[in-house]
Amino acid sequence: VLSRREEKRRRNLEAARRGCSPAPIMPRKGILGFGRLFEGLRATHNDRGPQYVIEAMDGEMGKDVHTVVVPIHDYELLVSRDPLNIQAVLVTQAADWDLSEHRTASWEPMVGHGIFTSRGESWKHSRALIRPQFATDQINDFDMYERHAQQLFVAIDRYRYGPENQRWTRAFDLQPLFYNLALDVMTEMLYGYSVHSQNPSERVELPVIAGHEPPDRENIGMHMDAGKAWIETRGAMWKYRWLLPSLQFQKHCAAIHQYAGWFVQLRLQQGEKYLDNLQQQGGLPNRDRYVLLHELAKVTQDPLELRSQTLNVLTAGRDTTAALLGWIVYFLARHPSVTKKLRGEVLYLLGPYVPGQPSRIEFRRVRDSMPYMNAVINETLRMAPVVPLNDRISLRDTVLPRGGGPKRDQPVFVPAGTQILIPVYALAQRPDLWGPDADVFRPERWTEDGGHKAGFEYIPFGGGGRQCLGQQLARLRSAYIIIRLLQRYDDIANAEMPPDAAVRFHHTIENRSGSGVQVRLHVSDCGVTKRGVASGPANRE
Ligand code: HEM
Repeated sequence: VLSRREEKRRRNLEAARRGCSPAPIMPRKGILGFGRLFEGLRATHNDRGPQYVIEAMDGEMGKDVHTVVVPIHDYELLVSRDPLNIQAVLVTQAADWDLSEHRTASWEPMVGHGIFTSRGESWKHSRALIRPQFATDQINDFDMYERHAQQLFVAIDRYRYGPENQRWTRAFDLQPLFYNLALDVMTEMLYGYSVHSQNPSERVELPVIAGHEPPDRENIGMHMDAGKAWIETRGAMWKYRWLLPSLQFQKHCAAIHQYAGWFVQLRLQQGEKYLDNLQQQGGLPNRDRYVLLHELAKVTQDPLELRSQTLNVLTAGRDTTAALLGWIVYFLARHPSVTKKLRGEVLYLLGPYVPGQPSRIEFRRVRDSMPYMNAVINETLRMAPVVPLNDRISLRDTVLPRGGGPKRDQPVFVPAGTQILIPVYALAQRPDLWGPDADVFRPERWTEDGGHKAGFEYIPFGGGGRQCLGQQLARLRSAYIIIRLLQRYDDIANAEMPPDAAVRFHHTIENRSGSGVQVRLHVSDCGVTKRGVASGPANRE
């Protein structure tokens, strides 16, 4: 083991040998150098964590400094908003980097060891197990989305009052309904049984498993939200996370384990009959459904692995999709011309909403024939990335291609064990890469003049070997719901007070709007029958 001085000398020699120059260092701040940590925590608490990175870099170092060392107490954090460096970390030199241990340690008590939390060989095993599951078109189950879209409409209709033909909803927050929808869709996709948080009356009765308490469908969403909030704070505290008492966190984790473990138990007991039984109980309309747990159990029978892998995917896929949906409507409500144009594309391609009729939406049409829909999704993820901050840790001494020396164009030496913060939002807001209107929501930037060809300045789904497995699923799922919304509602009014309040990035792992998605929706002609406003199956009885 080298002394501090020896290690410093070794690093200097190694940097010189590799032709590197040091990156600029941000001035230390606060008592014992903890100032930056507290500033960051405060900014996150005030729903402006991603913006703080830009403010600190621009303000302290200058707009043309994109890679910087941030000293915090006794460690040095590296921050880079340089696409070339991010490409090195995620792709060209990915072997030198992995998830930081504090990230895996923060997550594992809740979701166990799986694709999202593991490193090295263990991650390769998880990826090999989970990836083929996403290769099948079956997971784009549009019938399932339609059922949940109808449940969403039922929930939205609760915000309408007055005469039977009242077209406008009152002002309400749409965001929680998207979180319900995403939880319902994900639990159905993963376990076959939706929790039906949107409309609990839709829940089917669960079979009895001797010696196992039934899962708490009522509160699973709450446990996941609360558990995630703990993880976010523990993650931000980094190696000082032990300072946070965690009895409450353990309770949420136990409830989540019990929930997922129950379905695993059921699948292991019922074997191949799982889907048949599920269909008979009314959980699924037919047995030809894709259920991740069922498919995984054909490959492994290890209950802990099944529980952990499904929880890993649930965590990765639920809130991210919900937040994206929320942000899309958030921006549509503030940009009526975009809404009009997008609705035009939807109606031109797919026609109006016809109550009780199938949606006619096809997977390929959404993917290939809706350029403006794709532009709106891209732009939403640029202006409000659902994962606005990511990180990695260097496994060995390595080099970043740029950022050192007086002109910031020299390679930078990175010693083993260095944590790098990847500020996804800051990368997507650089005016020199995106133009002077980088801070403006303008989907046209993705379509006009051949469209912006984004490189590593645009990484809402990560990049390289650990890129999001659910990217296509998330895009299609979101597009489906937005299509149905725009068919059924012809106007989305911003109901936030004041209407021009600053955007708030509420960052609990995923980034959702801190002020919710306050809107009023206007039911279109097609959503109205002679007898009143048509709604989902539950209201049609
Ligand atoms: C808007 C929606 C989504 C966004 C923005 C998003 C974003 C991301 C990002 C940034 C990563 C990489 C994390 C890293 O580099 O450490 C990731 C990984 C992952 N995502 Fe997503 N995701 C979304 C939806 C989904 C959905 C719907 C699923 C599955 C149903 C999913 C499954 C996964 C999985 C399994 C990984 C881990 C991949 C690995 O480590 O090998 N994601 N996602």
